[in-house]
Amino acid sequence: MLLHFYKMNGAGNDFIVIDNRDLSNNLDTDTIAALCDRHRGIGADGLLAVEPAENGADYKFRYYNADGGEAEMCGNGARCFGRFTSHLTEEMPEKVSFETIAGTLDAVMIGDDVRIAMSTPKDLQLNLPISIDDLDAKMHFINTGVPHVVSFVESLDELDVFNHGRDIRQHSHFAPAGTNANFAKVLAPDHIAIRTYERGVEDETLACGTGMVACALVHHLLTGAPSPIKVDVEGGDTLEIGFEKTGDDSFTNVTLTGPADFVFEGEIEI
Ligand SMILES: N[C@H](CCC[C@H](N)C(=O)O)C(=O)O
Repeated sequence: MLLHFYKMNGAGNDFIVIDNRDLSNNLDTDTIAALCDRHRGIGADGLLAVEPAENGADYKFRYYNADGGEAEMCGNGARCFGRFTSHLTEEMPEKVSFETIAGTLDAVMIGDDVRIAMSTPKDLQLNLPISIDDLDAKMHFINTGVPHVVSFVESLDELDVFNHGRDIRQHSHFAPAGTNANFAKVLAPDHIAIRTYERGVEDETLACGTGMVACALVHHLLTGAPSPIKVDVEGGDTLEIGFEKTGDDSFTNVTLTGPADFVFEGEIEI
């Protein structure tokens, strides 16, 4: 069977996108993992499928990590989805809504960028009671649609993101779901840089949207930095996180704004 797909990326976090509104593509875990394989398949950090909405939004958005497992949400993937909807309708919609496991979200096109309204962050825990070998930094936890650990460090360049990230991702404290692991450095009061080890990719990615949001919100909680906060990612882009406070450690109107680009379109035998 021939599968028609689009290849997109959001700040270097790359995705296979399929229009599954007719629900004709029932891809299993192994098939998704094979499609995401960078040597034997198309190659991507994940796959996103557009499906019919079930609860009144414009579409349903399903996200699968490179290992084929379904995740609750994907920030960069949601921005690519927003851009992709231009292919689904004649004109580029100003705003599009889509259902995810993490909730119903909106995407708004802003010139070359796409802004998504994130789900309400939850399960915040500063200063976790755990540590990992050779990482001299406090760890904090927040769920920004998917689980994230955030550690602020003095230098990102020399950091062993793969090994520290894997140790955190696999730590028993987060079992059985696991977590993504982010390392951040403060560049200025309203500007941080981050690197992310992603659950389900099991490696560092060039950008992680929900991870950027997690790092920006923890940065606010630790320093009082006001919205918006700029975030530099490993792939070289700078994205913007907006938010409003509704209490000591609760947020609303959390947004992620940045690039979302088509790369190519193709067909592959599955
Ligand atoms: N790997 C993540 C999902 C994708 C998140 C990331 N690609 C983003 O842009 O938010 C997880 O399993 O929680």
